[in-house]
Amino acid sequence: MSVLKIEHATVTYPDGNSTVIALDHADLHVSANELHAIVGESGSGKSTLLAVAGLLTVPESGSVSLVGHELADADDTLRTAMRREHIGVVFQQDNMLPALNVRDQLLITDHIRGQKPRPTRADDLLARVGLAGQGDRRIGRLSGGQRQRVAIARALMGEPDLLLADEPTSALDAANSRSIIELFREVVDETGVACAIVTHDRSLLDVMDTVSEVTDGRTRVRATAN
Ligand SMILES: Nc1ncnc2c1ncn2[C@@H]1O[C@H](COP(=O)(O)OP(=O)(O)OP(=O)(O)O)[C@@H](O)[C@H]1O
Repeated sequence: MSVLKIEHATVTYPDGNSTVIALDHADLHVSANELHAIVGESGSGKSTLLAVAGLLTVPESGSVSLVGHELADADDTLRTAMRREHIGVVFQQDNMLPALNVRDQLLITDHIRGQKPRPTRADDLLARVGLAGQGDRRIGRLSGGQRQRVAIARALMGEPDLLLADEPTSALDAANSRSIIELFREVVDETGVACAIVTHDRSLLDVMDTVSEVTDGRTRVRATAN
């Protein structure tokens, strides 16, 4: 069953006197245990598709369902609640808070959810992403690759059903990019999370289960990467 099912989603933006069609009846299905790449030229609609998946942008037409809940007509409150409960996000820039140490970057998500902080879970996740024993370090001392590992651990704090990532390797060299994508692969295989990653790096597609190509706001699925 699809964790995320976007069907026929259309999103337009006003552009002076005309309208830009960012998504044109786009589809995206992502199942549990699936690592799904979203690729396409600059301006093709990838980020808009991810914003629809993350319940940040509401399509003008089409449907969006997450873990079986149809959300096309959901209000802001329900979308925010669904996002907090079910979705983890890894951004292009890692969005870390410079004043906090590595562990606190994860614990802040507990605060945001109104939960008691879970330092043991945070440390376990840090160990899982290859940062065992580094919870007390200042975030600014970490390399770009290490910071993205923290961002992945942070996105997993809430045990999401859906993990979304927008160009998570764009600031990394080739070796670090591959090891980050391989970490996503391991996380998907171990936790069963459904994961969609926007990437422009086609050399990483061999790690993916499915590739959706976005062209002028339309999507086309390649069943497997190779
Ligand atoms: N807020 C906005 N206002 C107006 N037009 C927008 C807005 N956001 C996106 N667009 C337009 O919608 C289209 C799709 O943009 P989108 O950012 O989704 O593409 P993308 O594939 O993610 O591009 P890139 O790879 O360069 O990040 C583009 O033509 C873009 O200019």
